[in-house]
Amino acid sequence: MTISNLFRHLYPFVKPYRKLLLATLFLTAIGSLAAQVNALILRYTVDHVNELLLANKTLKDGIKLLTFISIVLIGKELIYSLVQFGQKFYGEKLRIFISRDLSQAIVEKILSYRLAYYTSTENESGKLQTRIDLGVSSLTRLVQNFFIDILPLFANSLVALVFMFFANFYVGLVGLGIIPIYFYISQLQAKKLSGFRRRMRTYRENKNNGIISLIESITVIKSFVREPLEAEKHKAMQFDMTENQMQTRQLSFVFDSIKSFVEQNGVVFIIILTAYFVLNGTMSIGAIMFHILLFNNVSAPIRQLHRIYDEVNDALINSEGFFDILEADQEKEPSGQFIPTQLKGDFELKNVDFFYPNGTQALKNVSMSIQPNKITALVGLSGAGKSTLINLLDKFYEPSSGEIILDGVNLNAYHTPSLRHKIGLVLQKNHIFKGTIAENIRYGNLNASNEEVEDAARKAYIHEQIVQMPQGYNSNANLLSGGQQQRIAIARLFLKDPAIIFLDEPTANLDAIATEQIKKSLDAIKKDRTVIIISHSISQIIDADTIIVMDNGQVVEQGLHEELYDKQGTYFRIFNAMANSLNIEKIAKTLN
Ligand SMILES: Nc1ncnc2c1ncn2[C@@H]1O[C@H](COP(=O)(O)OP(=O)(O)OP(=O)(O)O)[C@@H](O)[C@H]1O
Repeated sequence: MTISNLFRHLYPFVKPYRKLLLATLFLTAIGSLAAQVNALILRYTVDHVNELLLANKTLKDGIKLLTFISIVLIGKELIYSLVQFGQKFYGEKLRIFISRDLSQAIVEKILSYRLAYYTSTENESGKLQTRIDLGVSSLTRLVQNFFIDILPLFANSLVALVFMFFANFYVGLVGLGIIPIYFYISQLQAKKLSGFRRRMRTYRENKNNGIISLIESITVIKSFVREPLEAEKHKAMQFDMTENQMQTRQLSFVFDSIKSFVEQNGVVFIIILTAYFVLNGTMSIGAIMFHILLFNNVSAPIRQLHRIYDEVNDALINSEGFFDILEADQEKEPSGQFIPTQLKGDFELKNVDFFYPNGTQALKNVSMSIQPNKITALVGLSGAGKSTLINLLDKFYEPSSGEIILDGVNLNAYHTPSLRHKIGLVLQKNHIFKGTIAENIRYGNLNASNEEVEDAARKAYIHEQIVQMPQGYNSNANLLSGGQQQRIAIARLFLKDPAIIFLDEPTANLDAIATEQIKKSLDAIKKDRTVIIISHSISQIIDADTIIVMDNGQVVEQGLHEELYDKQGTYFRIFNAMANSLNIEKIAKTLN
């Protein structure tokens, strides 16, 4: 990313605050003029005191001069303080507003991206979070520094340079001459450092991601006593990071010394040049102080140049990752225009192939029909492609080739949010949001009354357990057990009341009694709806109107339980294995 590119990307965020910007620029102009007053007054003072001394005047004669100088300096300081306050306040206001807008914009943007965006290894949660945090902080720092530091300093520098040229052409040339040398060195420094900084960003992303994954996997780590291994992995990364940091600092110190040397040479030049002009009578003695102060005004921002380069460079590098996320319009969830008034759930898949973004082919030439208002069970061994199929039917992913037709209309033509409003999805492990139980159930229908929430909980057989908790429906939902959380997800489904239901092993986490209860409530909700259920539970499979058997991404059998069993193919093998694992003989004996 180049600087002009950065400003182009940032402009839409600054645009709403144009007035604030103009006010800051106006104050900057006044501030930079006021900043030169000290140099002018110093020359005036030295020259006039010198005159008084030469004329053998007493202190009494100098009182008028001193009063005048004091009034001017105090007056200038007063104006300067007000200007600085205004500049800092407006600059800060701009920073806070832009930071808020950037953060809000990126959240709204990532919410609009398709699922594949989140499942890509490039965008693991820790990495995304670091890129967003670093992007927002360095961009807002840039905006703030630009208006509080960079702009006023450079305006001062420019005005001081003009004053230097007015004072003497050669003195002006020295002031001007230092600028390109400094720019060149700072640019070289920035260029050399950019590789280190980029690597630093990757280290930070990996570190954040590593810590998040450590916390998520803590139970497994502890149960296998892998703490030393994990600590060692972290240490290796930490050492690489330190090495990179040390090299960055070393390089910075070398460049800082070079720049300091150049600047001091400039001061020496100014002193020698002005002393020469004073001695040959072209300038008054006050000019020495005057020129040194002006040169100081020119070189002060240049002294900060490497810092400013660093900030800009940080912003350039970090904003790359940030704007990549913000402007990944190709990742936007695809949506058509068709808004269905009612859905039946008549799915027709024609030669569907599907590859995940990492290249894994999960579905191979799948063709099938799913009958509306019927229950279809998807059966197959682990990795057969069952969940992938549901992902495609819910439009989380698009087929790589082939077509999916729903109620006679290509799924791609559907308006995605409207379609999802009519589809309910219960997964094996459902997400519970931070918040109360009531809030989590109400996620299914934000307008549901308390009675409706309770009714849904009753249907999901969780109401009794909720009311027994000390804070009832206001209890923290994260405290619920896995099986209870599953029933919260089913209660959400009751509130949503969708026409089509996808159930991906909905009872996998439940105990036998809960499974039995949920089965009853699922039976109730299944009525007159299209239901697709993935299950490893015999009872749920044989209850289905149609069974579709998948193997290695392909549909291998389809039909009724008895038909499929008689075929003695894949279904027969899976069913027998399931039945054997139940140890039916012993169960039958016990029940007898
Ligand atoms: N996000 C993903 N990225 C890449 N490959 C994936 C992704 N999700 C699943 N796969 C792969 O796609 C194939 C099908 O997986 P899928 O989850 O659809 O199987 P499944 O039949 O639902 O299995 P299970 O019964 O174990 O849930 C597997 O080989 C799996 O490794």
